[in-house]
Parts: sequence; C-alpha cells; structure tokens
Amino acid sequence: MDLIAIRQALHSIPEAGFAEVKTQRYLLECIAELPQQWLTVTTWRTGIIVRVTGYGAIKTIGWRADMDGLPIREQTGVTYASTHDGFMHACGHDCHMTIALGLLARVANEQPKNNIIVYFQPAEENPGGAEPMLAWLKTERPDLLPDVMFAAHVAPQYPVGTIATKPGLLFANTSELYIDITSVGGHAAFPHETKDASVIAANVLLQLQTIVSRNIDPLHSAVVTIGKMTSGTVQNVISGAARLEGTIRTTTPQTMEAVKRRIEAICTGIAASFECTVDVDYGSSYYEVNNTPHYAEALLAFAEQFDGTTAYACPAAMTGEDFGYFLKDIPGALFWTGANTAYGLHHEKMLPDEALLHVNADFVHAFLTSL
Ligand SMILES: CC(=O)N[C@@H](CCC[C@H](N)C(=O)O)C(=O)O
Repeated sequence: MDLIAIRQALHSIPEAGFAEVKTQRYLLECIAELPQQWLTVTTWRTGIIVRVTGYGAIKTIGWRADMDGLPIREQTGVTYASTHDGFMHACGHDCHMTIALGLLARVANEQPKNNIIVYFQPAEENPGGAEPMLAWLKTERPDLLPDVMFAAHVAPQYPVGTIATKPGLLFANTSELYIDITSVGGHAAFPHETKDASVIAANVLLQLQTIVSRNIDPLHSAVVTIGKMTSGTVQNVISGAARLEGTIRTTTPQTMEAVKRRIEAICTGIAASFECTVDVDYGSSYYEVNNTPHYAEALLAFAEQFDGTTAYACPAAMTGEDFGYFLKDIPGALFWTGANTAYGLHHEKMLPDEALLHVNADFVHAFLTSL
C-alpha cells in the first residue's frame, strides 16, 4: 500500500463534516483492495467501521481516524493541493486516515491475536461525529464497541517520530460561540437615530475579555476567543446587525458552565444598556480528552523503546477533540505525533512531513498488537 500516494489523494479532496462522500468512497476502494478474510466493513453515515477478527481474541482494540477538512483556502502550492475550492485538510486528518489504512493493511495481511476495529469518523471539526457515532454503536451495534481505544493527532511542532501524550487531561472541553446582535442601522450622518451594531459588538468583545481575567480562578484555565466578527455593509451606513463567532476552552466542565453563565450575563447587560437584541448560541461542544493513565503511560513506554519513535511526556493543550467522547466511556488514550512543519494546525500552509505516515503505521500496528 503506497501510503504517500493515498495521503496525497485524500489531501486533494477535503470535505466538510458529514459531507465526506468522496473521502468515504475513496477509503472504501482502498479497503476493498486488502485481503478480506478477517475484515468486516460497516458504514455509518459518511463514516466507515472496519472490524478485523483476531485469531485468539480476548479483547477488542479500537483505533479512530477523523475524516473531515476545514473551510480554509489552501496556500501550500503542492501539486496535490485541494481541488475543493475553499476547503483544506489543514488539521492533518488526511494523515490520520492514511495511518489508519496503513494499520489495516498490516492486520489484513497478518491476522492479529485480538480483534482490532478501525473507526473512520466523520465531522471532528464540526459539528462533531464522535458523540453520535458512539451513541449509534451503543444502541445499534454494541458488537462493534471496543474494550480500549486509541487515536493520534499530528503535531506540527514536533519532529517526525515524536509520540507525545500524558496521563489524564490532554485536551480541553470546548464549545463554539456565536453571538448575534440585532439593533437599528441608519445613515452615517445621523448616529442619534441608530443603535450602532458595530459599537455594540466592540463592547461585547471587550467585556468578554474580562471573563478569563476577572471571573475564572487563575488555577482553573479557560480561553475565550472570538475568531470572526462581522458587521455592516458599507462605509457610510451605520450597521444594524453584527455577529461574533468564537470558541470557549476550559480544563473542566464546571469551568465551562461558569464561563457560559458570564457570557449570558454580559450579553443580557449589553442588550439592556444598548437597547438591542443579543442572542447567544453555543453550536457544538466537545468533552475533554482525558487519557486513561495506564494507557498513556503504556504508549510512552512503548514509544521509548520502539525503533523510529521518541516518547515525550507533554503538557496538556487547550485544543479540542471529540475523541474525548469515546474516552469518557471507553478506556484508552490519544497522542500527538510529530509532523515537523513550520505552520501550525489550521494554517493555510500547514504541510505535515510525509515521513510520519510509515513511522506511525508501523508504531500503531506494533503498539496495538502488543496489548
Ligand atoms: C485539534 C484541533 O485543532 N481541534 C479543533 C476542534 C474544534 C472544536 C470546535 N469546532 C470549536 O471550534 O470549538 C480545535 O479548534 O481545537
């Protein structure tokens, strides 16, 4: 299996969450080329679940790869760049899927002792595929639930071969944040007849900054980021509508609730003082990634002695990952894997070093079959 060609093919067709139609078709074609004796393939929405029956199974081990791209216009300049205008695999999910195929190729050719299930999961970025996939597995296909489960995420800042993780909290609780302001627009020369949505949005933005600095215990970390703010239509018209779009990150679910209470209080106050409507919507939210200590330690110990990898006991990060929903119910761990690229996740030039594909397929195969 040519993992580099596969990753480049996947890279060229990034699709939005639950719209991974071409991606699913391509993955199914790749899976169909493998020896099928001990494989069972099931689809769920745009996802795929491949069960590999072990020759003497005493447990079932899960491996999850996410599938969706991001609404980012790619600027890498590579020959295999995205052919879907305005969409890009800027979070490494093309690599995650390729590593999963590399794992499947290895266990399809050499039957493992334990059962292995590979989950190609849609919609990690938005709106979240792990929670509904897990709910479906529990109600419809409990036979496809694993006893233990793992996943990896590319890490631009680490050299290829770095396996970085930690016991306990690795990634944050997240919630998207959408705030819509509806007020009264009008002629730029008659501000007294309007309620300027741009000025109101600016006030919301500044007051949101007080939540982390003044409402949250400094020992309980939180992030409130507004990544996008839109208001108005033209230079000489006062805006009557504005929208703020952002994300909240916290290290506990309780802190998430505290941040949300403050956002609502601020928005209620702004609506009263500026005589406008302020609507808050939280979009999708992800549960923290909380690694089972035993399995995070086992991953680090294995990476330390495996040829081609280096273990790094890393700190937690405020990134989010809906794999946290799996780990809420199923023991296991997620790890960062070095991708050695100058640009960070979600950057239009983010381009992982392809050397990570074979290193990780080998590492993941060796680790999972060692359990
Ligand atoms: C690893 C990574 O970058 N994950 C994303 C997850 C997005 C969660 C959600 N859509 C949000 O924006 O809150 C991240 O941005 O951390």
